Amino acid sequence: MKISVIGCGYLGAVHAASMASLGHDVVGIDVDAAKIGALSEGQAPFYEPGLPQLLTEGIASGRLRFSTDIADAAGSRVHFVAVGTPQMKTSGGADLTYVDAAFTSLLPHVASGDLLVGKSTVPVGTAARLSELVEPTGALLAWNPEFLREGFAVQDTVSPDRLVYGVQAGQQASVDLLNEVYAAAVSADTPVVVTDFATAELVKVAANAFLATKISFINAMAEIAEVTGADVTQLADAIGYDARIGRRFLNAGVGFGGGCLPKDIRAFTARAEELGRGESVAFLKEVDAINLRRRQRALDVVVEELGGSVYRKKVAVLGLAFKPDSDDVRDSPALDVAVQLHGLGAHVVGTDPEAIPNSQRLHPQLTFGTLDEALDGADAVVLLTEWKQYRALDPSAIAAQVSQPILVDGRNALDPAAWRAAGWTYRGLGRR
Ligand SMILES: NC(=O)c1ccc[n+]([C@@H]2O[C@H](COP(=O)([O-])OP(=O)(O)OC[C@H]3O[C@@H](n4cnc5c(N)ncnc54)[C@H](O)[C@@H]3O)[C@@H](O)[C@H]2O)c1
Ligand SMILES: O=c1ccn([C@@H]2O[C@H](COP(=O)(O)OP(=O)(O)O[C@H]3O[C@H](CO)[C@@H](O)[C@H](O)[C@H]3O)[C@@H](O)[C@H]2O)c(=O)[nH]1
Repeated sequence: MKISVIGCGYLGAVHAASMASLGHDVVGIDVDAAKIGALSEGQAPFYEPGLPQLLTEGIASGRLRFSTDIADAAGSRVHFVAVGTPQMKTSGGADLTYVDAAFTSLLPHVASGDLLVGKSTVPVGTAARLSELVEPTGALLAWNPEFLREGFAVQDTVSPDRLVYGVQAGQQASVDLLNEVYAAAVSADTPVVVTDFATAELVKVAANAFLATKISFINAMAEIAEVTGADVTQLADAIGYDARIGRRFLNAGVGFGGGCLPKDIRAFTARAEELGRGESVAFLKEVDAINLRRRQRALDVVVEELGGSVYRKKVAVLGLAFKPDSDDVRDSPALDVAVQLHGLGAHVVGTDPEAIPNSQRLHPQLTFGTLDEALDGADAVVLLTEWKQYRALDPSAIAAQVSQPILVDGRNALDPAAWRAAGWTYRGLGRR
């Protein structure tokens, strides 16, 4: 099938390349000429495992191309809209400028019977509003929220754990087209939820709100563990054995960041308030507040271990991305803590396998370097993104490299006993 994907960022580029790998004929369109230039040459404009290979294969097969010209969407049967919906500074609500612009620019190029599919995460009510713009063209509209995780984006797209189709009542043609698009991605067991626009939009923000709540729940337990001497990791293991609770997303530490969870809970709160139902999700403000307190807590532990001041102390920050296997630093707890340490006068040397260029662009005032450059002579080492190479560090081997063997494990990802046995002062967050 001929498909266009409007917006080729973390979501859209992966979606376009994955659709081509499923056998479709795809054009990816973006207003960012540099991004389109890189993608056209088979280069991923961001780090995502598996994406470069899909791009190379797709372009070589002739099934994948990229363009800055929205007119190139003409002739596609299905048009995915995957542009950004960032947080508005003032209200915390989602900025729909890009979604509106994408639909406005696309509509003159669609034909009657085409299917327009919203992929972006939007406030409930957006699809219903847009459907009024789409209707005169004779095209169909569906909302098909995306649940991919960065770092696993390709796998999550070509093999989704569920699909959600928000369609207008009675529009079986939309369902049929989406089934055709995803035919090679699903198995007989893949759940497909066919529903209305509002439910589809809400499913997406509810899923992220639940995940954020789970993380803040365990981080709240970490706060209590800190004042009682309990161990939040053991606590998480013990409650996680209950299949009704489950162990996943119960890792306490510096909390959640990225381009989705933080902005989505704020946008959900703002939208619920607009709908006169602010109280229904008022707890999400607490989820947000707990999350942000953990960044401060990590900072406080470093300051405490360095005798009350980090001024002129060298601090090695291991990890800058919001999570491992990503170069994304949007609302990254790691980068935030690094910036705050710098603000307190520490000589911060940040390192990350992939996220240094993005970090440098946002915070040129910080110093970045290799792992060795960060560790050499450090007064404290702070782990903030649990890349596997940092989890595999040998505490004995690097003890001689640092000035003081102080380790603050902001992700509770290392083995305290092993580090202590090698002579380190180990501090986790809510962990003994
Ligand atoms: N990143 C994820 O893991 C993920 C997962 C699920 C859902 N989402 C949602 O998907 C949407 C996109 O997120 P992202 O992380 O890919 O953002 P992003 O900022 O990486 O990408 C957005 C892209 O849209 C482009 N764009 C903006 N206006 C345009 C227009 N009028 N026409 C064509 N292109 C345009 C931008 O240049 C940019 O490349 C958001 O709503 C996000 O919440 C993201
Ligand atoms: O136990 C945990 C699990 C995660 N995190 C943090 O939570 C954040 C988000 O992690 P994750 O959800 O894996 O990353 P994303 O790629 O942002 O994916 C989320 O956001 C996407 C965009 O909406 C959705 O599609 C995904 O389903 C949803 O998991 C990261 O900072 C993690 O470090 C924790 O602190 N503790």
